[in-house]
Order: sequence, then structure tokens, then C-alpha cells
Amino acid sequence: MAKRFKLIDTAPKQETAILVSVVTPDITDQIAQDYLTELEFLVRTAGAQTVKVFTQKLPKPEHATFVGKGKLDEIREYAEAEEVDMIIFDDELTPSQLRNIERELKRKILDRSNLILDIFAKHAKTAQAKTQVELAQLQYLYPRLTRMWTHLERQRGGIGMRGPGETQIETDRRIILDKIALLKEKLKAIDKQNATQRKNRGELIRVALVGYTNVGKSTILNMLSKADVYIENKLFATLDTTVRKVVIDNLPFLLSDTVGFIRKLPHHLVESFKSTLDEVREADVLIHVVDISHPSFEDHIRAVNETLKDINALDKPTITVFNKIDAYKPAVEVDDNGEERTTTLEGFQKSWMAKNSSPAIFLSATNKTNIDEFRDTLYEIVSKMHNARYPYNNLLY
Ligand SMILES: Nc1nc2c(ncn2[C@@H]2O[C@H](COP(=O)(O)OP(=O)(O)OP(=O)(O)O)[C@@H](O)[C@H]2O)c(=O)[nH]1
Repeated sequence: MAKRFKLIDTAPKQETAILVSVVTPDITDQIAQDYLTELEFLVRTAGAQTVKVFTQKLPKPEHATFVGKGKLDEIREYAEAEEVDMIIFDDELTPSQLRNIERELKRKILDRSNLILDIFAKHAKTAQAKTQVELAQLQYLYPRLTRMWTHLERQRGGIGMRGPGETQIETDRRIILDKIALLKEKLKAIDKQNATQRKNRGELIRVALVGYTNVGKSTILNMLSKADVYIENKLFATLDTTVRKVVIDNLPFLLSDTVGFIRKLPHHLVESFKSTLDEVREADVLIHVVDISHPSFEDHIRAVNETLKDINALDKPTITVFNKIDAYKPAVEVDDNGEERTTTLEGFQKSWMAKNSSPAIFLSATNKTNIDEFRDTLYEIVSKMHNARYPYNNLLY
């Protein structure tokens, strides 16, 4: 008798997610929409699929449950009917909000911080990035420990790990605090090692690429150094600082790529990634890359400048590179009289130049448009610095 085989689908099922955000009066609808689009991109980068978005306008997020009771019921009904795997909130939830929401919705609950940490964990490659992510994860976990202890106990081998007179939670708190202290020590040692490495690289002029995530920094680094840097249309493809020696017309300098910036970055993450930004802090010149095809690129510029200000790097000589001009879409705005105003690329360029004195280049790394102009500008700035540093030996390598 012929055997009948049943085909079994072995491909892992993509997890589905509902996104939830609160729109407060201090942000415009456009910004609220932009945050959601960004969250959806984060979800995709993490490997899940967004199936529904819930938003609620509130003066501020509800203290106990982030959104109101009615909205929570709506979310629960939808999640149950459609069997959605997880609900993701667009802000960092407090430990008690997380507990309350979990009790109500009985599903996996994540927040923006969680999601970013997860993506960072996947992308971390060097010891430094891995240590930084682990530290941030533990700092996130510590105040939310109540529901996590069983997991930790299991990880540590369960019974027998407890100190004298400690409850399980206390044991886990101790485990976490010990681990946090250990990771901080490890990071300090790595930082020291990196500082020595930076010193040993000699006195070449140092240029750092900075910018919002996914703007094309790695593509530009590649283009200039012909290095094979990992490029992907995902957020935070670059977590580790990459440094390349670049030579333009006999002029050598160092070029580094750093972690992309993002709004609403979890506080712990900013803290633990501060040392990654040493490369930026110690650079002589910054190349601030902007994705001009993004509808909120001006907001991104502000977010990056705020971080630069935080690390005292805002006053460094900077070239602003408006990348992706091939994909620029003229912005249409309605003015106070109800008239539509279209900002063309040329129009924006003119108004930017009128307001800013530092060099700005409009280019497309993909189509190689205006690359020579960019190289020339970079050469001019770096060579001036190089010559000032080595007045008697211009061609020092
Ligand atoms: N249309 C267009 N896309 C570009 C251009 N330059 C880069 N990209 C695309 O933008 C995406 C992100 O590029 P990356 O170079 O990885 O960006 P990044 O800023 O290093 O990203 P992070 O490491 O995530 O911060 C990729 O899909 C690139 O192919 C450009 O000039 N035009």
C-alpha cells in the first residue's frame, strides 16, 4: 500500500505584534506617526511582524496601565481574537505598569527599550559591544525582577545557590548586582585597552561619522575606504566602532563609524554606550550624515545634535552630508493661510546654506552623485589640520 506523507511546515513562524502608543499634547501628529513608523521598523529589524496599531490621545500616559482601561480591553479583545503573540509599547514602561498590563493582557509585553536592547544584543559582535548590551539588559531587568526570578534561578542551577537567610528575589538581586559590578569592571578594562589603542594609532587626524540610525554612514565609510563594512537596511547594523585608515591624494587620516543615534533611546543604553562615543568625543572632525529622504530628517538632526551636546562634541568642525538625494521627496506644507508650499531640494539647500556656515554637501552614496565635491571638502579640512599639526612634514604617514 502506498504510504501517504503529510508535509510539515518546519519554517519558524514569524511572531506577530500589536503596537501601542500614547499621543501627548506636546507632540504633533506627524511626530507621533513618525515614532510609530520607527517602532514598526524596529519590530521588523527584531524579526517580528506588526499586525495592528493602537494609539490613544492622553494628557500623559496613565500611571497604572500606560493607556486607559477601555483601550486596554480593546487591545485584549483584538489580541485574543487574532491570537497575536506580543504587545509592544512605544515608551519605556515602569516596572508596575509592566506588571499591571501583563496581568490584564496575559501576553508577552515588550516596550521600546526592550526591543532596542534585543536588537543590540543580536548585533553586538565585539567584547565591548557585548559587555555594554549585557550591562544595559541587567540594569533594565533589576527593578523588574519580581516576575523574573524563576528564570534566573534556573539559569544559575536552581537549589543551593541561595546565600544564608536570603529569599529567592534577594538572591537574584545579589546575583544581578554582582554581575553588574563585574561587567562594569570588564568595561573599564576594555575602555583602557581601547584608549591605549587609540593612542598607538599615532597622531593622524581623526574623522568620525555620526548620524541617526540607517542614514548611510557605513555606505559612506565603505565608499571612502573601500572597506567591506556590513551594510543592511536595518536599524543599528553598526554597533561596534569601525576605524579605517583612509588616504585621499596622499593625505592619510582615520575614519570611524559609530552606533547610529535614535530618539527615545533607553537611558541605560545611553549610559553604557557612552564609551563607544569616545571615538566621537576624541575626533578632530565630524561628518554628520543625514538621510534627506526621510520625512523627519530635520528632527533627526536635532536628536543627533542633542547627543553631541551631551558628550561635548557639538563644537567640533563638522561637515554635514545630506545623503540619499536620489530618494528625496519634495516636502509639502500647508501655511497659515491654507496655501500649500512645496520645498524642493534646491529650496532646502538654499535655506540651509543661508542659516549655516559650516560646509554641507548634498549627495547620493548609492548613485555616487557629488562624491568628488565631498572628497574635496573633506580633503581641504583634514589637510589644513594635518599641515597645522605637521608644519615641516606634510606627507607624514
Ligand atoms: N536610496 C539610497 N539609499 C542609500 C544611500 N546610501 C545608503 N543607502 C541605504 O540605506 C541603508 C542604510 O545604510 P547603512 O550604510 O547601513 O546606514 P548606517 O547609517 O550605517 O546604519 P546604522 O549602522 O544602522 O546606524 C542601506 O539599505 C543602504 O543601502 C543613498 O545614497 N540612497
